[in-house]
Amino acid sequence: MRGGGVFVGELFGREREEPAPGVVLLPGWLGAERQRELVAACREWARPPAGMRSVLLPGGGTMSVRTVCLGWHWYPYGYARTVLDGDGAPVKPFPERLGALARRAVAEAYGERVGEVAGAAGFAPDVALVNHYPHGARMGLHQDREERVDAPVVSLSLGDECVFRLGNAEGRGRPWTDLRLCGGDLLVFGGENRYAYHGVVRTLPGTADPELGLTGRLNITVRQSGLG
Ligand SMILES: O=C(O)CCC(=O)C(=O)O
Ligand SMILES: [Fe+2]
Repeated sequence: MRGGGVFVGELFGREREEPAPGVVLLPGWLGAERQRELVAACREWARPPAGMRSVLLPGGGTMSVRTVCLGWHWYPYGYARTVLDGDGAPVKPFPERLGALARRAVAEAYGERVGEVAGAAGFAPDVALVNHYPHGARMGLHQDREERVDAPVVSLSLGDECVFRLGNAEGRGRPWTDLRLCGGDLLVFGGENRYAYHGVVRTLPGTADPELGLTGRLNITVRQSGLG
C-alpha cells in the first residue's frame, strides 16, 4: 500500500510508534465520527450523580484534571463501587461498547504478538477513567497500579494535544520519553512497561479540532481491574 494512496497519518509524518517495549502509539486511530461520539458520551458520563469531580489527594492537594469513572470508582489509591470520596453515589456502569473498542485497540496495537504480552490476548476491561484537562491542567508522574492484574492499559485521547511523559518502571526519574498525543490517538501500555511511570506535562490549548466543540483535552483509560 505504501507509495499508493496518501494517508492522513503519513501526510503529517505521524506513524505507528513503539517508544518502549510493550508501549504502542497509533496516531489518529479514532476517526472523526468516533471522536465526536466519545466526546458526547463523556458529557453524559460527566453528569451527576457519580459525575465528574476534582480528586482530593491524601497529601491535601487537589488534582488539576477532573475525573469520572465507569465500572469501578478510582480514588487515591484504590477502587470502590461507590464514589466514596465524593457524592457517595454508585459508580456508573462500564459500557460494553467501550470494552469492545478497547479490546480491538489491544488486538491492533500488538497484532500477531498479542499472545506474548501479559493479559493482552484475554483482555477483559471493566473500568474506565475519564479525565478532562482544562487549559493549564497536568498530571504528575505516577503508575497505574490499583489494578490487580497486569493486563495492558488502553488510552484514548480527544481534543487538545498534550506532551505525555513516558518514564520507566523503576521510579520517577529518567530515562523518560516525551510523546505528543493528539486527539484521536491510541496509546496502549502493557508488557514490561505496564507499570512505567507516566504523566501529562502540559496540554497545548487551542489545538483541538474545532468541530469537536471541546475545550481542553479528554483522556479515557480503559483497564482491567482484576476485581470481582
Ligand atoms: O491523560 C493521559 O494521557 C494519562 C491519564 C493517566 O495516566 C491516568 O488516568 O492514569
Ligand atoms: Fe495513569
